[in-house]
Amino acid sequence: MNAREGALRVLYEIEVDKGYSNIALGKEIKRNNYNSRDRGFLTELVYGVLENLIRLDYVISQFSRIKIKKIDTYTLILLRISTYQILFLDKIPPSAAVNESVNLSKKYCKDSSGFINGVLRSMLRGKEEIKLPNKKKDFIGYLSVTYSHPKWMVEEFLKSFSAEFTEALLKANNEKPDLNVRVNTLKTSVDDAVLSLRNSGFQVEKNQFIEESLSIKGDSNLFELEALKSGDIYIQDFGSMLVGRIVEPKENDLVIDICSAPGGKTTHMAQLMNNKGTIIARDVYDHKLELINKNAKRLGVKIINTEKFNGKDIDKGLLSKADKVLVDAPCSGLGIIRRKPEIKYRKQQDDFKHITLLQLNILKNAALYVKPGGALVYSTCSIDPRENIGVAEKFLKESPDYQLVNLGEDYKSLIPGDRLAATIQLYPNIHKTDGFFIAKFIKKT
Ligand SMILES: C[S@@+](CC[C@H](N)C(=O)[O-])C[C@H]1O[C@@H](n2cnc3c(N)ncnc32)[C@H](O)[C@@H]1O
Repeated sequence: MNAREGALRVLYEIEVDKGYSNIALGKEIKRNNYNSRDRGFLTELVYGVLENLIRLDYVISQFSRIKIKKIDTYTLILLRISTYQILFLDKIPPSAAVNESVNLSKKYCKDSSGFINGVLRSMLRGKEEIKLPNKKKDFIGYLSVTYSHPKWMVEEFLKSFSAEFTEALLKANNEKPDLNVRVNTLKTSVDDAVLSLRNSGFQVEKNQFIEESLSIKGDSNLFELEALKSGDIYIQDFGSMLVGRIVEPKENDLVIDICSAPGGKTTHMAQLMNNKGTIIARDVYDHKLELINKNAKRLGVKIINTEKFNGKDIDKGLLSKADKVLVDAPCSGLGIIRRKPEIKYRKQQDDFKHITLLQLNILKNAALYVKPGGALVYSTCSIDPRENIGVAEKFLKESPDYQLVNLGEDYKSLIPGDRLAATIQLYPNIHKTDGFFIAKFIKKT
């Protein structure tokens, strides 16, 4: 299987079956034995096309006599793959970028070969004349096309952030994220994990704020890595680890994780508890609970009880019982666009009303399980203030028995950047992490 054909199949799955990029790509890499160069090129093509989709379609439409919406899926994806190479990959000879798509079209959409060839050849001839929307006259159109975010999303960001911040954010959303792993200290030490990763060909950097967090670089196949298979490490972003650290679970605590699958934060908390105490890990989907069990087994975590339970319901048996409760709420995911660029094209402007109501509902129910003096943590992987500070403020207003913890003050040794705020908001353009929001509340005694 060559990388371009692999990219076509992965992008087709994402487009038609609404698959997630990381899962579809992981499956393709596992199924076919790519060498390290092809694996790198396949990944580059898949993420490059997804990150730049609006811009690619904008350019294709300038050379196609057929409207984008009318082009069949395989044909359009082949055009996008070639256009990405022509516009963004200097090292690929333009003739290869065109010919490979024309060849693949003979297998996947044979009536389109002439059309693909024609569009791409005229693109090669007219490439220098391609113009983006004018930044001064049409700022929103310019941002939308240049950084491939839908217009409504750009408009929403501009309501919350300055023009300069918004542009930096959109740009950062298209950058390659660092690969971060958590060292599972239930199985190994940080130093041993660093050594083992270096021996496997990775460059490793320790994180100055959270000791179990490592940032790694390299072209070895991570999925084949022994340390990952054996549970010595777990792939997790710094922002996500910060949540577990701020919950601050202790040995023998009873912790309830209301929205816990696939268990990144649950298993981190178990590690912080030295595998002593109990974590009730809930979610609404059976198949997702299975992922938590699998992860816990691999990581050697023994204190997690998974339960299917809807956070919209109230469990009378647990009222005021828990030392710590975590609500890592379902959210728009606008903070993890770097990892899942398809999120940009799947969200709708009117999703936010429904999602913020759900978040508040789950948070208020979760608050009932905390014992006096116990802690409630609310987190999202979003940068939208409505889902974050908006929900936290509404919760506080309606919950006089809770007070907000000043995270900037109490956890400053863990937090990069500006530490003044009571709640934490991480941004990809500022902190070079996923966009995460964290608020912590204490139940008054
Ligand atoms: C952000 S993810 C959680 C990630 C997880 N905490 C981790 O660190 O691996 C949100 C989870 O909430 C779950 N969820 C969605 N609606 C829910 C509800 N009404 N009650 C409980 N869980 C829900 C989703 O299935 C999803 O697994």
